[in-house]
Amino acid sequence: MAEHELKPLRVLMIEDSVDDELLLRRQLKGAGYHVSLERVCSEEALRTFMPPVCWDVVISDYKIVPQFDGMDALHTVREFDQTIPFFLLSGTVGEEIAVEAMRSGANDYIMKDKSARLPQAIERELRQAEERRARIRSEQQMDYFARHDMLTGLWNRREFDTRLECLFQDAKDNRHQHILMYMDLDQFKLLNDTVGHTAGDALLVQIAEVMSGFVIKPDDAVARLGGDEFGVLLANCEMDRALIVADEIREAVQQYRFDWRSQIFTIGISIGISLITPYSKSGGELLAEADSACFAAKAKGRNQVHVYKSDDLDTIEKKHEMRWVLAIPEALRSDSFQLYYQPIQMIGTGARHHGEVLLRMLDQNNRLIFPDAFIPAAERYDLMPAVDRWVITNTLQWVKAHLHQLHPEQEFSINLSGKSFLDVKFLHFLLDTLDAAAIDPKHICFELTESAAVGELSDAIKFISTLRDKGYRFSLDDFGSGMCSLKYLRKLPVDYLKIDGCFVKEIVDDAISRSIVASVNTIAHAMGMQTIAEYVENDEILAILSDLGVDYAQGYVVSKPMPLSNLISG
Ligand SMILES: Nc1nc2c(ncn2[C@@H]2O[C@H](COP(=O)(O)OP(=O)(O)OP(=O)(O)O)[C@@H](O)[C@H]2O)c(=O)[nH]1
Repeated sequence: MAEHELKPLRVLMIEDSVDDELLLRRQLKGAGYHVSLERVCSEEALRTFMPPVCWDVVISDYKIVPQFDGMDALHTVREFDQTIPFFLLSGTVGEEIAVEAMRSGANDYIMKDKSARLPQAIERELRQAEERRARIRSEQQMDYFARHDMLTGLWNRREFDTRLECLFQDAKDNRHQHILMYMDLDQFKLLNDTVGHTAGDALLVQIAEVMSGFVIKPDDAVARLGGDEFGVLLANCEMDRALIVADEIREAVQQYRFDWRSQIFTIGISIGISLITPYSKSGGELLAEADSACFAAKAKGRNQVHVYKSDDLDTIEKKHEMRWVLAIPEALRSDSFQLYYQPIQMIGTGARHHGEVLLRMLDQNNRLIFPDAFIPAAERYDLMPAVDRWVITNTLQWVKAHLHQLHPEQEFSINLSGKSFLDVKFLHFLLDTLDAAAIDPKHICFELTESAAVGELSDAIKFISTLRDKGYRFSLDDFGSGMCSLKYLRKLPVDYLKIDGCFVKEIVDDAISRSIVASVNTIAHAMGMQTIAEYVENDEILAILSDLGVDYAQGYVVSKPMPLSNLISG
């Protein structure tokens, strides 16, 4: 066989006999191998030849020197490498040792007088070793994926929870004290929305690097907990040091200059800290504390560090919110929401064929809960689209079932949250549900808040136009609360303008409120919209609205909200 046709084979031989080495070299060459071989005959030498040197196979004699035999060699090799094929090649040992060697991790045992079968065994074991290595590589890769965040390379939420659990347990068992930090970038959405998701991703990666610089001890950890949220664990750390580290992280993030296509951006970070002590209740509770503290840091104006305190008012509010986060999906599942209806009166004629659909929740004791209790939490935790879907589905079902009992011009206003109408999937859902209900569009109006519509003007216009083309009407809610929106108003193709109740309420005593209502009314009419005044609480307000020429009134003087079903029974 020509030299270049030989297969390379790196052999580490553990053998005291030079003759046996020559024999092996000859035999392997005869079997088609180009052999690079190193022979050692002591544990010390063996250790120096194990990694970082790479071998394909280890072939060991059994009786090497009195104080070092084949079994010792096997154990030493396995200390370094679990997968390399190890052969015991000996003329002296019996079956018992052979079995023990195989049990201890040898791949084969070959008698010297039967060494002709060695090349075949090497071939087989090389193949199997490669398979073992590939399996280990893929297991390691899976393990990496399971424990790391793919974008930043930091630990992921799952690994963070595991490590937090270990520190929690350690605090309990050994009365140690550790630190948990929960961090959330400030106004990250703004960067995402203005420069794009790819820029947002790049910033997250770079901020992750900045944070990694602060986590240096082996038991410390930094993780990306999701979105723009990060967690840090500092083992055996006092609060004084934690405050210093947290402020250094905050400062480093704030000082960081993010360069995206030659534009420079800066970002802040809000940090909540909680102390892991022997008295902590659970990892989950600690995380909720740190999250609450982070929320409190945001509430204090962002780019702040806040330490969790159990009597922290902001935190308690947040906890309160967290209750709703569980209660809302449960209410959706168990149909514990109820539809209410508040009539809107045409001021000129007194007709009441228009009204707003409102939402109430029934708690476990059948007490009625008003939306201002749960809507802020639903908005913050992305539950509004689900709530909106429930309202739409149930309102349309009810209207379809009772339309024959209603006034021919009856109109229902359904509220839509900003999160919903900006979601393309939601528009598809809405169109499908409206098609399926097949209700004459003149009966349905959708209410959007001024701030949501102006905040995402072009998406809002697209959404409104799609539905208006089909005949559905639109109402702009809370108009006036933003006041910056007058210049956008002409771009929004809506049918009704609801004048913010805070001006309407004051209309009797406050001349400025009265002139704001008058101006909004005039502008709306000039744009071909009709006006609805909210919070019309008494006849005096109603009379002034009538003088000003406002078209509709909604409020206690007209009617309090009532169950939707009262519309046909009452
Ligand atoms: N680029 C990028 N954005 C993400 C990723 N995951 C979540 N987001 C976005 O991150 C933003 C998180 O925003 P929030 O934390 O809710 O709000 P914020 O703008 O940071 O405002 P505050 O937290 O109140 O200061 C949202 O716009 C998400 O869509 C991601 O993997 N990459």
